[in-house]
Amino acid sequence: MAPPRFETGRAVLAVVRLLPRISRPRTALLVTTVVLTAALPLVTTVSTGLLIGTVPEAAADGSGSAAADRAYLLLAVGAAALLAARLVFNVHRANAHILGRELELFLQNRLVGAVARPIGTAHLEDDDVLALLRVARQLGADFIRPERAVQGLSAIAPQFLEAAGAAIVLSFFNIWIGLAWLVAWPAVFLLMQAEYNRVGKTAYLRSTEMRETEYLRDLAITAEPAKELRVWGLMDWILGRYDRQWAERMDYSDRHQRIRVRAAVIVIGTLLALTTATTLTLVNAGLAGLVGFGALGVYMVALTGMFNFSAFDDVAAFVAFGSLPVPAILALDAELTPAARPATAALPAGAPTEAIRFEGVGFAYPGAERSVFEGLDLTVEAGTSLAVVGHNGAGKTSLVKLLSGLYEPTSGRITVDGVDLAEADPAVWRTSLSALFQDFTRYQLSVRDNITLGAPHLADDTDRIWKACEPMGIRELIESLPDGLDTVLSSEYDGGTDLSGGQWQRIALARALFAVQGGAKVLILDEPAAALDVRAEAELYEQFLDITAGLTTIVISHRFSTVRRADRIVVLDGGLVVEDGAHDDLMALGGRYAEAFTLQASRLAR
Ligand SMILES: Nc1ncnc2c1ncn2[C@@H]1O[C@H](COP(=O)(O)OP(=O)(O)OP(=O)(O)O)[C@@H](O)[C@H]1O
Repeated sequence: MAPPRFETGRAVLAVVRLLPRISRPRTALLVTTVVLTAALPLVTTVSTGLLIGTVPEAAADGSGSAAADRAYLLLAVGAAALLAARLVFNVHRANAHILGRELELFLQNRLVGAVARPIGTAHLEDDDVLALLRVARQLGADFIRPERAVQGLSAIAPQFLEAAGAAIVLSFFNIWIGLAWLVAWPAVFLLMQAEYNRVGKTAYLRSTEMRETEYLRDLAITAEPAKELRVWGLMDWILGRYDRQWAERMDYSDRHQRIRVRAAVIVIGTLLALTTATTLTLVNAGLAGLVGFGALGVYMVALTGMFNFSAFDDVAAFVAFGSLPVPAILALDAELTPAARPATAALPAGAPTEAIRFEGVGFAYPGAERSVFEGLDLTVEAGTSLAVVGHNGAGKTSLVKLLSGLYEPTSGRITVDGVDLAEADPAVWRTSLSALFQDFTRYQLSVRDNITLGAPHLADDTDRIWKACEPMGIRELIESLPDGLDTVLSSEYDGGTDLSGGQWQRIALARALFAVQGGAKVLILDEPAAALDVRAEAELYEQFLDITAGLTTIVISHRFSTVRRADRIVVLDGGLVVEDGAHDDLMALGGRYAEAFTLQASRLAR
């Protein structure tokens, strides 16, 4: 994707335009303090200049003279403006700080809200979305802080106004010199912002590679991979590769992550030329008697004040860096809209009470050339247990992803009690579902959270938590933990602990059961207990079938001792159901199921 034109300007403008949306009063206060912060030093500058011009006359006329009174008045005005500037500056800085922090919170919420908005997860595989996410994800990292962009802008804006004021003062001396300064500063600022933008982007575009390097370091100092690294003697390999990658990245940074000489020459050259021209013209005019002593003082102070503005320091750099992710976040917010279809059909209460039907369902993953399903027909009777089997890649997980609404069929439809899921409210359907996938999440949260995330509205109901734990055989385990249900499941926390693979699975299964207590009517288990031994898995599934009697359950498993207990079993192959029936029927059929079952059973027997 080519970068949009005037990318830097757009990013900074996006920050500025967001401010009134965050808080109108704070933005109004910021604008006021910007003007005051700029104007008050100017008042001091002008009164000081005039004071210098008045002093010889006041000294000659003596105290009590009109010139002396004027000198005292100018002194008082200058001092008052100086004091006021100090006070205003503090208010200005504190306000900018709060506004910046609120902007960052606003952007974080927008980002998370935008990514969570689409019904499924297909957008997380979309190249354009991923490109924006790569930029947006930098939000808050290191120097990519919009908060600092606001602080930078609030520091730069009064300086710029001050410089503009000084340029206007100089234009009374020479209109062209005044105009030249008025144009030069914004031009220099924009040029430098474009440079900082490029440097910042170079840094974050390389951040993926930097993450790789850091990942290598983390491998060496993290507990999880410690076993393999030691057993295979990989420490030296890791360190060697880390050193090499680090040197490459630093070499790249040295070459690309700095201001280009051309830009520096243009900026320094312009400012040097302009300063020299202004000074020489002023000196010549002074020597020729064209400008009075006092006016000369004012112009010289104005010229000095011009350099209170700087377009090339850390503050200016942070404006560019901090603004970088803002357009990407706003673009994600605009692009990631929920599927633009309102729910046109309502699922009956307690659905499914009749059946879930896949009717001629076709499906391909976004961007994938091959379809997973082409015309899949399958009926799951409500209140029964179904097991789905098939070789690796047959489409078992894809089937449950479609049923969970994580993806939508590319053709055909899925109905629940006759209602097309594409027409129903996805949020309502999701409350009827409890699904546990093979790559379930191990939340580094308390045991209580890990279980109640299945139905967060029941999080305080400890009795129900135990009810979900007991069939999974984990009550004793949890009670033996340092803080019981409140123990954090991560050894990275004080008093926290990690669990074995099988224990984690039991916790995840308890979460699925807890969702059933929260009202889920369909329970989907995708290889729910692969980390358990065969007997434990079969026993667990048996328990599940008892507890979930009357609900619709769909289980995917490669273990036939588990599968055989389901009311009905379907064998998937090539995106189609190739065998369908109860265990005894399929064994009698003598097809693939019977063959695979017999093979597994004979192995187990051996
Ligand atoms: N996110 C994805 N993007 C593209 N293709 C995918 C994606 N997920 C799965 N596939 C492909 O879809 C096909 C079906 O995968 P699926 O995960 O449904 O198989 P499965 O039967 O559950 O396999 P397993 O028994 O190994 O878990 C496979 O060819 C797989 O490579």
